[in-house]
Amino acid sequence: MNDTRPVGAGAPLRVDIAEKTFRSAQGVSVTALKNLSFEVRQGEFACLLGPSGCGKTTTLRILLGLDRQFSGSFQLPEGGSNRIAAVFQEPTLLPWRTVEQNVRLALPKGLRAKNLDGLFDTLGLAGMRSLYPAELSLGLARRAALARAFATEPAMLFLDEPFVSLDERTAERLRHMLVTVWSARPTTALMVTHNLTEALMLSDRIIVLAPRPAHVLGIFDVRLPRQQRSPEATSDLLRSFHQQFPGVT
Ligand SMILES: Nc1ncnc2c1ncn2[C@@H]1O[C@H](COP(=O)(O)OP(=O)(O)OP(=O)(O)O)[C@@H](O)[C@H]1O
Repeated sequence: MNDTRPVGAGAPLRVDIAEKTFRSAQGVSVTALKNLSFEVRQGEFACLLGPSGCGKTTTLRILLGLDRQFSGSFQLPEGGSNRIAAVFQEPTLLPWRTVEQNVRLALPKGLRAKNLDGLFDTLGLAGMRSLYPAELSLGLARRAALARAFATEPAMLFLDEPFVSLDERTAERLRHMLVTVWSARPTTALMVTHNLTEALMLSDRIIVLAPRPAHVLGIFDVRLPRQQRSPEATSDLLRSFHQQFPGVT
Protein backbone atom coordinates (compact mmCIF):
# COMPACT_ATOMS: atom_id res chain seq x y z
CA MET A 1 0.00 0.00 0.00
CA ASN A 2 1.19 3.48 -0.67
CA ASP A 3 -0.84 6.54 0.20
CA THR A 4 0.29 10.12 -0.37
CA ARG A 5 -2.86 12.18 0.22
CA PRO A 6 -2.31 15.81 1.14
CA VAL A 7 -4.22 16.91 4.24
CA GLY A 8 -5.87 20.12 5.40
CA ALA A 9 -4.17 23.48 5.93
CA GLY A 10 -2.05 23.60 9.05
CA ALA A 11 -1.65 19.86 9.15
CA PRO A 12 1.77 18.42 9.94
CA LEU A 13 3.93 16.22 7.77
CA ARG A 14 3.02 12.70 8.92
CA VAL A 15 5.26 9.80 8.08
CA ASP A 16 4.39 6.20 8.77
CA ILE A 17 6.56 3.96 6.62
CA ALA A 18 6.18 0.31 7.58
CA GLU A 19 9.01 -0.96 5.41
CA LYS A 20 11.26 -0.13 2.49
CA THR A 21 13.40 -2.94 1.12
CA PHE A 22 15.72 -2.76 -1.89
CA ARG A 23 15.96 -6.01 -3.87
CA SER A 24 18.74 -6.50 -6.38
CA ALA A 25 18.40 -8.53 -9.59
CA GLN A 26 20.68 -11.11 -7.91
CA GLY A 27 18.12 -11.57 -5.13
CA VAL A 28 20.00 -9.65 -2.43
CA SER A 29 17.66 -7.60 -0.22
CA VAL A 30 18.51 -4.62 1.95
CA THR A 31 15.85 -3.36 4.32
CA ALA A 32 16.55 0.36 4.62
CA LEU A 33 13.49 1.46 6.66
CA LYS A 34 11.38 -0.43 9.16
CA ASN A 35 8.51 1.08 11.19
CA LEU A 36 9.65 4.65 10.60
CA SER A 37 7.07 7.03 12.07
CA PHE A 38 7.36 10.71 12.89
CA GLU A 39 5.67 14.08 12.42
CA VAL A 40 6.89 17.57 11.60
CA ARG A 41 4.51 20.27 12.77
CA GLN A 42 3.47 23.12 10.53
CA GLY A 43 6.12 25.86 10.42
CA GLU A 44 8.66 23.68 12.21
CA PHE A 45 12.22 23.01 11.04
CA ALA A 46 13.15 19.41 11.80
CA CYS A 47 16.33 17.48 11.14
CA LEU A 48 16.57 13.77 10.43
CA LEU A 49 19.84 12.79 12.10
CA GLY A 50 21.33 9.36 11.66
CA PRO A 51 24.51 7.47 10.83
CA SER A 52 25.73 7.05 7.28
CA GLY A 53 23.73 4.47 5.35
CA CYS A 54 20.84 4.30 7.84
CA GLY A 55 18.21 5.33 5.28
CA LYS A 56 17.88 9.14 5.46
CA THR A 57 18.06 9.79 1.72
CA THR A 58 15.77 6.83 1.07
CA THR A 59 13.21 8.49 3.36
CA LEU A 60 13.44 11.83 1.53
CA ARG A 61 13.14 10.13 -1.87
CA ILE A 62 9.93 8.46 -0.72
CA LEU A 63 8.51 11.73 0.64
CA LEU A 64 9.38 13.49 -2.62
CA GLY A 65 7.48 10.85 -4.56
CA LEU A 66 10.67 9.63 -6.30
CA ASP A 67 10.31 6.11 -4.88
CA ARG A 68 6.88 4.53 -4.59
CA GLN A 69 8.05 1.01 -3.80
CA PHE A 70 7.44 0.95 -0.05
CA SER A 71 4.76 -0.14 2.39
CA GLY A 72 3.10 2.41 4.62
CA SER A 73 1.88 5.93 4.09
CA PHE A 74 2.69 9.59 4.55
CA GLN A 75 0.77 12.83 4.42
CA LEU A 76 2.30 16.05 3.18
CA PRO A 77 1.25 19.32 4.78
CA GLU A 78 -1.11 21.36 2.71
CA GLY A 79 -1.73 25.04 3.01
CA GLY A 80 -0.71 28.31 1.40
CA SER A 81 1.03 27.46 -1.83
CA ASN A 82 0.68 23.69 -1.36
CA ARG A 83 4.02 23.40 -3.17
CA ILE A 84 6.96 21.19 -2.27
CA ALA A 85 10.56 22.31 -2.74
CA ALA A 86 13.78 20.38 -2.35
CA VAL A 87 17.46 21.25 -2.01
CA PHE A 88 19.93 18.45 -2.71
CA GLN A 89 23.67 18.07 -2.22
CA GLU A 90 24.02 18.68 -5.96
CA PRO A 91 22.63 22.16 -6.74
CA THR A 92 21.05 20.83 -10.00
CA LEU A 93 20.98 24.21 -11.76
CA LEU A 94 20.37 24.40 -15.51
CA PRO A 95 23.82 25.21 -16.94
CA TRP A 96 22.47 27.25 -19.86
CA ARG A 97 20.43 29.58 -17.64
CA THR A 98 21.60 32.39 -15.37
CA VAL A 99 21.13 32.27 -11.60
CA GLU A 100 18.08 34.50 -11.88
CA GLN A 101 16.58 32.47 -14.72
CA ASN A 102 17.13 29.26 -12.78
CA VAL A 103 15.22 30.71 -9.84
CA ARG A 104 12.39 32.22 -11.90
CA LEU A 105 11.89 29.07 -13.97
CA ALA A 106 10.99 27.20 -10.78
CA LEU A 107 8.17 29.64 -10.05
CA PRO A 108 4.57 29.03 -11.01
CA LYS A 109 3.44 31.34 -13.84
CA GLY A 110 1.63 33.76 -11.54
CA LEU A 111 4.80 34.39 -9.54
CA ARG A 112 7.36 34.55 -12.39
CA ALA A 113 7.62 38.35 -12.23
CA LYS A 114 7.83 38.53 -8.43
CA ASN A 115 10.35 40.81 -6.78
CA LEU A 116 13.26 38.64 -5.65
CA ASP A 117 15.57 41.45 -4.46
CA GLY A 118 15.17 40.64 -0.74
CA LEU A 119 15.77 36.93 -1.24
CA PHE A 120 18.87 37.45 -3.40
CA ASP A 121 20.19 40.03 -0.91
CA THR A 122 19.71 37.73 2.09
CA LEU A 123 21.55 34.95 0.29
CA GLY A 124 24.37 37.26 -0.82
CA LEU A 125 23.48 36.74 -4.49
CA ALA A 126 22.55 40.30 -5.44
CA GLY A 127 25.62 40.68 -7.67
CA MET A 128 25.44 37.16 -9.09
CA ARG A 129 22.01 37.15 -10.69
CA SER A 130 23.32 37.23 -14.25
CA LEU A 131 26.06 34.61 -13.76
CA TYR A 132 25.83 31.11 -15.20
CA PRO A 133 26.24 28.02 -12.97
CA ALA A 134 29.70 27.27 -14.42
CA GLU A 135 30.86 30.64 -13.07
CA LEU A 136 29.78 29.82 -9.50
CA SER A 137 31.72 28.17 -6.68
CA LEU A 138 29.97 25.23 -5.03
CA GLY A 139 28.94 27.48 -2.10
CA LEU A 140 27.38 30.05 -4.47
CA ALA A 141 25.61 27.31 -6.44
CA ARG A 142 24.17 25.94 -3.20
CA ARG A 143 22.93 29.44 -2.32
CA ALA A 144 21.25 29.68 -5.74
CA ALA A 145 19.58 26.32 -5.06
CA LEU A 146 18.32 27.67 -1.71
CA ALA A 147 17.03 30.82 -3.45
CA ARG A 148 15.17 28.67 -5.99
CA ALA A 149 13.55 26.61 -3.23
CA PHE A 150 12.47 29.56 -1.06
CA ALA A 151 11.29 31.67 -4.01
CA THR A 152 8.50 29.19 -4.67
CA GLU A 153 7.08 29.85 -1.15
CA PRO A 154 6.66 26.12 -0.56
CA ALA A 155 4.33 24.52 1.97
CA MET A 156 7.02 21.89 2.59
CA LEU A 157 10.76 22.09 2.12
CA PHE A 158 13.06 19.05 2.00
CA LEU A 159 16.83 19.46 2.26
CA ASP A 160 19.33 16.62 1.81
CA GLU A 161 22.66 17.57 3.39
CA PRO A 162 22.86 20.90 1.55
CA PHE A 163 26.13 21.90 3.24
CA VAL A 164 28.31 18.80 2.78
CA SER A 165 31.63 19.11 0.94
CA LEU A 166 31.94 22.81 1.80
CA ASP A 167 34.75 24.12 3.96
CA GLU A 168 33.50 24.75 7.51
CA ARG A 169 33.62 28.56 7.21
CA THR A 170 31.51 28.53 4.05
CA ALA A 171 29.12 25.96 5.51
CA GLU A 172 28.68 28.09 8.65
CA ARG A 173 27.94 31.18 6.57
CA LEU A 174 25.35 29.28 4.56
CA ARG A 175 23.71 27.91 7.71
CA HIS A 176 23.30 31.50 8.99
CA MET A 177 21.80 32.52 5.64
CA LEU A 178 19.42 29.59 5.78
CA VAL A 179 18.29 30.59 9.28
CA THR A 180 17.69 34.19 8.10
CA VAL A 181 15.78 33.25 4.99
CA TRP A 182 13.77 30.54 6.77
CA SER A 183 12.95 32.86 9.73
CA ALA A 184 11.47 35.45 7.35
CA ARG A 185 8.86 32.84 6.34
CA PRO A 186 8.97 29.79 8.63
CA THR A 187 8.23 26.87 6.36
CA THR A 188 7.64 23.29 7.42
CA ALA A 189 11.06 21.81 6.69
CA LEU A 190 12.78 18.45 6.98
CA MET A 191 16.54 18.39 6.56
CA VAL A 192 18.71 15.29 6.40
CA THR A 193 22.06 15.58 8.11
CA HIS A 194 24.61 13.53 9.97
CA ASN A 195 26.09 16.66 11.54
CA LEU A 196 24.75 17.01 15.09
CA THR A 197 26.06 20.55 15.63
CA GLU A 198 24.40 21.66 12.40
CA ALA A 199 21.13 20.06 13.51
CA LEU A 200 21.35 21.85 16.89
CA MET A 201 21.93 25.19 15.18
CA LEU A 202 19.11 24.91 12.65
CA SER A 203 16.27 22.87 14.04
CA ASP A 204 13.29 23.09 16.33
CA ARG A 205 13.50 19.33 16.81
CA ILE A 206 15.86 16.57 15.88
CA ILE A 207 14.47 13.21 14.84
CA VAL A 208 17.18 10.75 15.83
CA LEU A 209 17.36 7.62 13.70
CA ALA A 210 18.79 4.22 14.57
CA PRO A 211 21.28 2.51 12.24
CA ARG A 212 19.72 0.64 9.29
CA PRO A 213 16.94 -0.24 9.05
CA ALA A 214 16.06 3.32 10.05
CA HIS A 215 13.46 3.86 12.74
CA VAL A 216 13.10 6.65 15.27
CA LEU A 217 15.27 6.29 18.39
CA GLY A 218 13.79 9.43 19.90
CA ILE A 219 13.13 13.14 19.46
CA PHE A 220 15.30 15.97 20.80
CA ASP A 221 13.45 19.28 21.12
CA VAL A 222 15.73 22.30 20.77
CA ARG A 223 13.74 24.74 22.85
CA LEU A 224 16.25 27.61 22.78
CA PRO A 225 15.43 30.40 20.28
CA ARG A 226 17.89 30.29 17.35
CA GLN A 227 19.34 33.75 18.06
CA GLN A 228 20.39 32.53 21.53
CA ARG A 229 22.30 29.49 20.22
CA SER A 230 25.78 30.85 20.94
CA PRO A 231 28.78 28.45 20.96
CA GLU A 232 28.41 28.15 24.77
CA ALA A 233 24.66 27.50 24.57
CA THR A 234 25.29 24.95 21.80
CA SER A 235 27.79 23.14 24.05
CA ASP A 236 25.06 22.91 26.71
CA LEU A 237 22.63 21.59 24.10
CA LEU A 238 25.23 19.03 23.01
CA ARG A 239 25.60 17.87 26.62
CA SER A 240 21.83 17.48 27.06
CA PHE A 241 21.63 15.68 23.73
CA HIS A 242 24.33 13.20 24.76
CA GLN A 243 22.58 12.59 28.08
CA GLN A 244 19.39 11.73 26.20
CA PHE A 245 21.14 9.81 23.40
CA PRO A 246 24.37 8.33 24.74
CA GLY A 247 26.53 7.00 21.93
CA VAL A 248 24.86 9.08 19.15
CA THR A 249 27.36 11.51 17.63
N1 LIG B 1 18.96 1.88 -5.12
C1 LIG B 1 19.43 1.13 -4.13
N2 LIG B 1 19.60 -0.20 -4.26
C2 LIG B 1 20.04 -0.96 -3.24
N3 LIG B 1 20.35 -0.49 -2.01
C3 LIG B 1 20.20 0.84 -1.83
C4 LIG B 1 19.74 1.72 -2.85
N4 LIG B 1 19.69 2.98 -2.35
C5 LIG B 1 20.11 2.89 -1.07
N5 LIG B 1 20.40 1.61 -0.76
C6 LIG B 1 20.87 1.12 0.54
O1 LIG B 1 19.93 1.52 1.52
C7 LIG B 1 20.59 1.92 2.71
C8 LIG B 1 20.20 3.34 3.06
O2 LIG B 1 20.75 4.23 2.09
P1 LIG B 1 20.55 5.82 2.19
O3 LIG B 1 21.25 6.43 1.03
O4 LIG B 1 19.12 6.13 2.37
O5 LIG B 1 21.33 6.15 3.55
P2 LIG B 1 21.71 7.56 4.19
O6 LIG B 1 21.32 7.49 5.63
O7 LIG B 1 21.13 8.66 3.38
O8 LIG B 1 23.31 7.53 4.05
P3 LIG B 1 24.37 8.75 3.93
O9 LIG B 1 24.29 9.53 5.21
O10 LIG B 1 25.68 8.02 3.80
O11 LIG B 1 24.00 9.55 2.70
C9 LIG B 1 22.09 1.76 2.44
O12 LIG B 1 22.49 0.51 2.95
C10 LIG B 1 22.17 1.79 0.94
O13 LIG B 1 23.28 1.03 0.49
